[in-house]
Amino acid sequence: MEDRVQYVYALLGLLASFYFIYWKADPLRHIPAIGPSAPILSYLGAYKYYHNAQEVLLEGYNKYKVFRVSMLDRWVVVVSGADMNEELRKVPDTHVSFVEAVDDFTYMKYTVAPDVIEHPLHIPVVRGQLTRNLGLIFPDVVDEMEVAFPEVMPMPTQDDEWAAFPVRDTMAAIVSRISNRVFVGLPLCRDPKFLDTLVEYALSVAKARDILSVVPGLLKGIAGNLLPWSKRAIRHATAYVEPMIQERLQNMQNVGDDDAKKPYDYLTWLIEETQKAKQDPSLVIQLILLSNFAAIHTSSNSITHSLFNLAAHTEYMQPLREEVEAVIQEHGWTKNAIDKMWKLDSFMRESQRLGGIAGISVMRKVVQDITLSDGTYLPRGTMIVAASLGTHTDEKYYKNAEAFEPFRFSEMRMEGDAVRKQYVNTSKEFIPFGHGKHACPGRFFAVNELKAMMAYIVLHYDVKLEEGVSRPENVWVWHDVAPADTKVLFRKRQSKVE
Ligand code: HEM
Repeated sequence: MEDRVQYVYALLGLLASFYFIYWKADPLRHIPAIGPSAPILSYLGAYKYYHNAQEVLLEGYNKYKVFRVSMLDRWVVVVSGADMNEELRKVPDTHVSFVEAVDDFTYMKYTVAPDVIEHPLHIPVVRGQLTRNLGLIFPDVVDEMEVAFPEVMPMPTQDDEWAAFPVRDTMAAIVSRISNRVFVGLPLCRDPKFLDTLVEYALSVAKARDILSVVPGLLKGIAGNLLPWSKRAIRHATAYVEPMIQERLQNMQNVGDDDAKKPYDYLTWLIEETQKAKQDPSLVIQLILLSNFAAIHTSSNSITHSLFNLAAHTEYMQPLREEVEAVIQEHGWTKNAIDKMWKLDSFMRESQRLGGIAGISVMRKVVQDITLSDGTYLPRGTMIVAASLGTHTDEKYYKNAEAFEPFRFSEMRMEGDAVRKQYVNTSKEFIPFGHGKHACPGRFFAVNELKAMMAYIVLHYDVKLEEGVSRPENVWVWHDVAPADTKVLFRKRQSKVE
């Protein structure tokens, strides 16, 4: 009996030693952790980060220049403040990788599509042709918007009657229509089954990612291959998009080098990009899905923040209407007109500053050891991000930082800072679209589309929150931020600008 007790003590001693050695060997031990840092106990930190990332990130931001937070399968190192954001931006791609960071966070091969990590050919198309041709595609954006709004948000027959719409999903439906008018064109952009496939797909990525994050490393590949959703989405999308690709290829062959006769749209640009990269044209289907994944929820969540702010502060409706109406009267529904809406631009940039899509940004994975300017050593494999929430609510960079001041940026622009304070512009103090070489290339398209949508809303509807409801709190899951699925009341616009 005594022997047995001694064996148990010896075993416990051994386990404690292993535990201690494992802990001491943690290559990130020198970086302060928010929450417990010991092995196993760090899951308590992960639990808190899952439910309360906002508090965890702000605690770290206020205490440290560099800190770490725990997720289920990794530590994430976070840097605080504009100068550190700038430092992170400058680390070259030889030492940090954006694509590997996204892959590590989302397990793209299994959750999004199998070949896009190796061949992210939508990026040059979004950065190049799409952005260069925003003026050219704008009439399509406007046309789709004018059809989609009345269809997705039918108004009561009685003109002064209000109707309640769940803004987040309603905006997702409209953004989906408009974006796909550009991505795949008519009539597919209005096909409810195709649009359903896209919505299901976007939701499934988050679900699949959460499942894989709790599967141990070596089994991730097996579990990933068993997940049905991305395969199903590719199968469904293939049925719609494959015939279009074939038709385009045939058409391209028929017209040969005569550029004037070639269709000039997103699908054609993607096909050309896959041809240049000597990839099979079927890759285009994955790239269409990925483009949707990058565009829809980021954009619809962003406009929802703006709409909540407008419904909670209806006093700003009048100045916005005055601006939009005057600009449209002078320039019509053109990209040029959208660029001239400074107040609206500022309103939406301010909504993005306080809302956004995540409490972190500029995510990178270290692929070659680096040492930050404060001496923090980050070995290969470390995940590093910038603290966007902390930066965006820091009094050092924004006076009255917690307050929603919709025209703070347009006022700065009037005082001479005309370019840097546009919605679309990133800086070390404004990182909702990331910053630097990998800053969102789709932001020019997104801002154009979202401003057009807000301008349309301002001109056509009155909005308000339901009785007794205040501006809904954002919903946090890990560091991801989404607006709540609260309803907002809309009615046909009653008053004209005096
Ligand atoms: C308001 C809407 C949007 C927001 C807030 C947003 C945000 C972001 C962020 C934070 C990043 C990562 C940047 C970094 O870590 O440095 C990113 C990357 C990216 N976004 Fe967006 N995005 C939006 C809309 C779009 C749209 C509409 C498209 C496509 C048309 C798009 C395509 C991309 C792509 C392709 C990347 C990867 C860039 C790269 O690998 O270099 N995004 N976006």
